[in-house]
Amino acid sequence: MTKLSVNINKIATLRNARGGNVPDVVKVALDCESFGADGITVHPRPDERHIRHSDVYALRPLLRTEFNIEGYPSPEFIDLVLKVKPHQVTLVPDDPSQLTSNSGWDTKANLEFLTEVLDQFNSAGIRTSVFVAADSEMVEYAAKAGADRVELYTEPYATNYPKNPEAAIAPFIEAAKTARKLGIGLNAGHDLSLVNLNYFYKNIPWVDEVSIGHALISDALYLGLERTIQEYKNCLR
Ligand SMILES: CC(=O)[C@@H](O)[C@H](O)COP(=O)(O)O
Ligand SMILES: NCC(=O)COP(=O)(O)O
Repeated sequence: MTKLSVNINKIATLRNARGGNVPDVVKVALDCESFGADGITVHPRPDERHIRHSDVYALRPLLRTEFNIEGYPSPEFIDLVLKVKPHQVTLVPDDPSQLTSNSGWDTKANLEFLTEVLDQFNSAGIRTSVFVAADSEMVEYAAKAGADRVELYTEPYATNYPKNPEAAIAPFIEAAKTARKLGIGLNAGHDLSLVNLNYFYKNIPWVDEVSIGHALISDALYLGLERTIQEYKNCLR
């Protein structure tokens, strides 16, 4: 079964626009779980422009499904994750000023750094995932660094899918096969949507988890959150 982890960054963006607590990020996360989400993802960025450290602490004891925290492993991020102990941490190579994630790690060039960071999380019993492009060599070096899983950065797939689905998915199938051969888990995310998710799943049914935020929250404006989550779950069948 492929799990759907709902990324709630955009809920926090909306809340922060007015300074109060509307919408309530914790309530939305719990409702996502009630509506069928298998997990909740957050990506606390250094400027706290959406998810704040206080949100991460508030969510942890209340969530009933898998909690995934994504981010660049700065000392502050590492400290947060080790204190909160989510089910999974996903390392993303974003610099602080970045608008959104736009690449995976160069796991070969960063092998030593990633090995040291992953070791801390692995020792704390937190499942680890490393955000990588659909490139078998990057998957191999993520495994060498000690990652339990890789998360394939799917923005190029999402961009190319409307023009040529077969060509768009091809490098992802290769990278996914490499992960399977190495015996590590497989996640995927970024710009997955109701348009492109089912084709991704049908071609790579062994994907363990997809994390989806931007498109899912946008769809919820039209369909409502409950129906939207059900529609995304239907794409994973
Ligand atoms: C790693 C990844 O692809 C997502 O976390 C994505 O970057 C969402 O972050 P924003 O919501 O800040 O764009
Ligand atoms: N890891 C990807 C994620 O959490 C959500 O990315 P997006 O759906 O907001 O592009």
